[in-house]
Amino acid sequence: MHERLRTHAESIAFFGGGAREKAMVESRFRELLDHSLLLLKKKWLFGILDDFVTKQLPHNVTWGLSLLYALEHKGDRALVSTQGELAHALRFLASVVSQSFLAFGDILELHKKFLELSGSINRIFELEELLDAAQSGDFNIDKLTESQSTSLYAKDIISFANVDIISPAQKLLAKQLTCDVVPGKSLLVTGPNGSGKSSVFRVLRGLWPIVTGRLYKPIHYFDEEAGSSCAIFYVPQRPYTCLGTLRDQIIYPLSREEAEMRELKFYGKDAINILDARLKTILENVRLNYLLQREDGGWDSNLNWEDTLSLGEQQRLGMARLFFHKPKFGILDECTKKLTSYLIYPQIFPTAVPQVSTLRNNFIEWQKIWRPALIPFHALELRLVDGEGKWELRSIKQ
Ligand SMILES: Nc1ncnc2c1ncn2[C@@H]1O[C@H](COP(=O)(O)OP(=O)(O)OP(=O)(O)O)[C@@H](O)[C@H]1O
Repeated sequence: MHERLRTHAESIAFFGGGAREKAMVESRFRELLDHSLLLLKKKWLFGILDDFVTKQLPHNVTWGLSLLYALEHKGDRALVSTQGELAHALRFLASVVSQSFLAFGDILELHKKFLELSGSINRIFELEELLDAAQSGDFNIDKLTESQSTSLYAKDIISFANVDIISPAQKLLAKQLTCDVVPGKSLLVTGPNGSGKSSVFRVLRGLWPIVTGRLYKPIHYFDEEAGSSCAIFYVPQRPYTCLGTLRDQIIYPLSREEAEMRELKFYGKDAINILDARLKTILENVRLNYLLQREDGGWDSNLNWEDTLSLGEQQRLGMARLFFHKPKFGILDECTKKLTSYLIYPQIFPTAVPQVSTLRNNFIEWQKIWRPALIPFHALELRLVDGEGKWELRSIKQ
């Protein structure tokens, strides 16, 4: 699970799925811990039995046999005592030699165990050191963000004011970027590969610190009418499917309980029954409703979705997530690239597009391939010219 997490770290960070992933990892870890405890208990019982059978029992049997022998030959004392003493002496010698070897073997075994244990302890110390370093690193970034630049709260706008977009390798991708995204005026970000489109997105999400300038964005949002409490929802370039059921894929990063609580808050006590019905409508909107019939178990089918679904299907799931969370601002990082339809918006999201205006949602779309079909859905184009800091902003005439 940690490896999977590392591979998808950026997508998870964009979705804000950290807490959900942590809960999933911890629940799996608890299962592993319970299993290990059971295994240890069984091993312990087996060890006692094993020790008794292999170490104690042979001695007891030998003693028993010697006793029987002595009892049977008690008449002929002189003969028996010589034979008996000889047998006793031989058995004693054999026992001393074998015990000495066994003890020596035990020392070697202990030494091996000690080496294994010290290796594990070393690794735990290394992990602790790394965690400490990572925490102090985070702290530095926080301080940098606080002192040198600011991400400020704004109610109805995403606004970059003279923000330098700089990569961790200190490459300036956009110099003093200044642009506003307001409700009803969607922004299309274009530019060649590597020009920094996703990086604008990383700065907006807070994954990269703002070194200069100011960024205004809504943080808290609650719209009872629209049934939404999500200010900005990011759909990253690389599709991400979490471990869990089909339902979990759409409500991610919420858990089922959290999604039901959310429905309860917005739609009253019948909400729990209508959660699946609402999810079904969303699945129909993104043309994935066949998954419900195809997979045994429907909403509760638990598959490895990353391997089962095509990339295009995974991107559609990303869009389904967006529709479920109904954010005030939707940020789509080329997440419709793999979709087959040319006129993707009207064909795939027939009900969603009108919602864009009624819910006052805004889609900021990052596109490297110029798609004329997307123009009608955007009011502004931000073009990152060369990935060297130059950018242009122009309005798109409908
Ligand atoms: N974590 C990182 N560390 C250092 N440099 C990075 C990092 N992530 C991206 N970059 C660099 O920043 C530049 C901009 O990357 P970005 O992902 O924003 O490009 P893009 O315009 O979205 O590209 P594409 O159209 O191919 O998706 C690239 O040169 C990339 O190599």
